[in-house]
Amino acid sequence: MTVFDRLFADSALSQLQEKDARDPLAHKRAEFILPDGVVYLDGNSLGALPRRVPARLAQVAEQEWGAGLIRSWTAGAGTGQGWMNLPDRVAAKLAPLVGAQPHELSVGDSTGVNIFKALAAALHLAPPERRVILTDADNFPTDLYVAQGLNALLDGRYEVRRVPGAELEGHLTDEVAVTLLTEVDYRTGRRMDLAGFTARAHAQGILTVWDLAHSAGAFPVDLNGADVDFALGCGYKYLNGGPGAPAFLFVAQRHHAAPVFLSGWMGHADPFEMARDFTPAPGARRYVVGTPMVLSLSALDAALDVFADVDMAELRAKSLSLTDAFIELMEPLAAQHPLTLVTPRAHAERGSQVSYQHPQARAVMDALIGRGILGDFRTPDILRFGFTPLYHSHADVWRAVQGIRAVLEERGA
Ligand SMILES: Cc1ncc(COP(=O)(O)O)c(C=O)c1O
Ligand SMILES: Nc1ccccc1C(=O)C[C@H](N)C(=O)O
Repeated sequence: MTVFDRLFADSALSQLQEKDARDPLAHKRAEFILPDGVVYLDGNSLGALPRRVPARLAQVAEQEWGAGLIRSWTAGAGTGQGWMNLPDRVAAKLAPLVGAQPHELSVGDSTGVNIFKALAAALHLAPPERRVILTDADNFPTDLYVAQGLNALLDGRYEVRRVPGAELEGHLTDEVAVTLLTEVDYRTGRRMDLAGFTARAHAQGILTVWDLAHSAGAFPVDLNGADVDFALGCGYKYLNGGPGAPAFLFVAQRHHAAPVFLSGWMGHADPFEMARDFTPAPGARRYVVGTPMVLSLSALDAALDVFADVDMAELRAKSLSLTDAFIELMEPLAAQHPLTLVTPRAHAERGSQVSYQHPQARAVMDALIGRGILGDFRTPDILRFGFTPLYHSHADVWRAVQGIRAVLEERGA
C-alpha cells in the first residue's frame, strides 16, 4: 500500500466507523456467540448462535425431557405451553417476520419437504387443463428435484418448465398451473419483485409458491400484502435456528380447505382420537406431519426471540448499507483482479448477500476461510458473502475486504 492508499483507507474506515456509531441495531451483536478473529459472512447458509439458545437447549433436555419425561407433551394443559403446541408457538413468533397470520404457518420438516406439501396442494387447486410448473432454470436444486419427483408421482402429467430468470415474465401464460420460484437467488443474490410477479401471475390465473430461504429474517417479507398463495423457507439461515432447524410453510387462509397430501396424525384435529380417517386440524397446523422435533424447534423458538425488538425496516436499511459499503470497497479490487459483480446494484433487486465471479473462486474462498473470513464458494465460479445486520458492523465489512485484498494479492489471482 502506498502512503496515499493508506490515507484513503484510514478515511474510508473512519467513515464506516461513524456509521457504526449511529447504528440502531449495534447492540444486537452482543446477543450472539461468535468466535474471535472470524468475520462470519455465511449467515445465509447457517446463522450464528444466539446467546440465549444453549441455555434453552439445556433446560429442554434436563428439565422438560429429563425430569418432565412424557408429561412435557401436554405440560401446563390448557395453557398451550406443552411440546404438542411448540410448532404453533414458533409459528406465532415467525408470523410478523413474514407478514402472515399465525394460523397460516406450519413449522417443521425440511424446506424440501415443505416444497412438496405446497406444490402438491397448489397443483390440486389449479385448473386441470393447465399443465406447466414454471420455475427458474437456476433455482436451488431441491426445488427442481421436488418438482420433478412430484410430477413423476403424478405420471408426468405436468411439464416442469425451467427458464432463465430474465425470461420468466414472458412465460406467464394460460398453460401455467403454478410458479415455483425463489425470491433471492442463492448464487447471485438477485431479488425478484415478489409482489409484482405474484400480481402478474394471478392476473393470468396462476398460483404462486415462493421459496423464502434467503428472505425470511433477512428483510421484511409481507406475504399477505403480496397476496401470495404458498411459501416456505429455512429456519437455519437468517432466522438463526441452528443446523438442521425446522423449516416453515405458509398457506394463505383462502387455501386452507385444500386437501393435505402428506397428512399425519400430528396434523389431525384430535391426534389421540386415533381416528381411521384424517380430519385436519384448524389452519396450517394440518400440514404438521409427525411428532414435533422438540429440540430443534426449541432452539428456533429461542432464536426468534432475538427479533422481538427489531424493527425490520431498520434491519433492511442496515443490510443495504452493509452491502453497499462492501460493493464500494471492493470496486478498486474488481478493477485490478478478474472479479465480476453478479449481484444487482439496484437496492430493490438485492437480498442480503453479495456475489462475485472469479476464475479461481474455489481456491480464493479456501484461502479466505484459512484467514478467518468465512464466505461460500458456489459452483461454478461464485464467491458468495452473506451479510447479517444483527451481528455485522461496517467495520466487519472493512476487515473482510482487507482480507480479500490480501488473498488476491498473495495469490496473484
Ligand atoms: C433456496 C433454497 N431452497 C431450499 C434449500 C434446501 O433446504 P433444506 O435443506 O432445508 O431442504 C436451500 C438451502 O439449503 C436453499 O438455499
Ligand atoms: N443446509 C446446508 C447444509 C450444509 C451446507 C450448506 C447448507 C445450505 O443451507 C446451503 C444454502 N442453501 C445455499 O444457499 O447454498
